[in-house]
Amino acid sequence: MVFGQVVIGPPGSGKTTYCNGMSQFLELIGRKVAVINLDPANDSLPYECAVNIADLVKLSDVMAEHSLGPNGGLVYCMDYLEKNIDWLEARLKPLLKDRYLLFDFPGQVELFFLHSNAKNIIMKLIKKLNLRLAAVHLVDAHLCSDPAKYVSALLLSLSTMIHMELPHINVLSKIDLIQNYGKLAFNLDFYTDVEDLSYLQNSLDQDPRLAKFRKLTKELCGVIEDYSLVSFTTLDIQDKESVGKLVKLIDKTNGYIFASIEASAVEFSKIAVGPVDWDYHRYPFISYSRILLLLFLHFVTVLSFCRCTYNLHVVWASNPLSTYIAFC
Ligand SMILES: Nc1nc2c(ncn2[C@@H]2O[C@H](COP(=O)(O)OP(=O)(O)OP(=O)(O)O)[C@@H](O)[C@H]2O)c(=O)[nH]1
Repeated sequence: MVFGQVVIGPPGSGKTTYCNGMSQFLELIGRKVAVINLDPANDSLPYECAVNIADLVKLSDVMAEHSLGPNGGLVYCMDYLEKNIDWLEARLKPLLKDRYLLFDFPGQVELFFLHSNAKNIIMKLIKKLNLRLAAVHLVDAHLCSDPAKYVSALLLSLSTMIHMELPHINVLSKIDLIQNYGKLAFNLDFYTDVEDLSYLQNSLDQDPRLAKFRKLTKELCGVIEDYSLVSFTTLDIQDKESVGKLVKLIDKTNGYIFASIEASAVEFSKIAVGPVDWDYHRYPFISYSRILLLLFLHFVTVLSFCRCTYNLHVVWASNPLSTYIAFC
């Protein structure tokens, strides 16, 4: 069995940087990795790719030859790749012996929730080459700084999950930059766990520009909550702990951790339901004022306990029976 990741997400969400960082990390932990560039708009690649779609079709040629814009050109390229899937299969076959595959896809989001070419390509590869792939959907974390943008990120993630029908992980990328966009309205957990969107609606209601969309936003939030499928993990690609945490999650999602286990279903389920790692990126979002408040409450509790013990001791000496009854 061959394992890997399908890296998708809107333009600029960090897919190419992710493939570069992830391949370096996986190689450091001893896996042989092959990065497959399926983005015909990727001119300069930071990683060494094992297969490059540019050897089959170039976006600039397609745009010039068929008088298409970049979006139409990309749809054409995916269509062309689907029709020439044998070309891709032939190049992937030598890698199947020992490689972990990272597929770098284009950023045009309509390819992953509207058109079927990209999905067909992935499904054909999975079937023919017996691949175990997980979709890693990157969304720029700065979208959390604006409630309306966050709702659209949720909708995009949900539509992509439903359309792609792959084991799926949504990632808030560039989490190291989120503080540059000002203080978030809620703790980071709120945005990653997607638990109660009514708070978000309240926040949206404060904005007079969005007043006329109130009902629409409410309905959209209702759809997201009804499906109850979307949640996020966080990523700073430059931080090895953050990448390591994500690798563990992906290994569970695409089944990599089960590959070397020859055991009963009980052993498999033990690993599958194992503890989720602490998302340490959330830690800095516990504000200092809360820490001070907690310390103060702790101090007051200890003080009251000492006083109570001292008073009990004094009263006990004068009237042990009534003290015992009061204590009980
Ligand atoms: N600070 C920070 N910057 C990041 C991170 N990931 C990506 N970037 C930056 O984000 C920018 C866009 O990254 P790309 O990897 O080109 O994004 P992409 O999704 O491949 O973009 P397209 O190919 O246009 O779809 C680059 O300047 C990266 O250096 C991250 O985790 N932290």
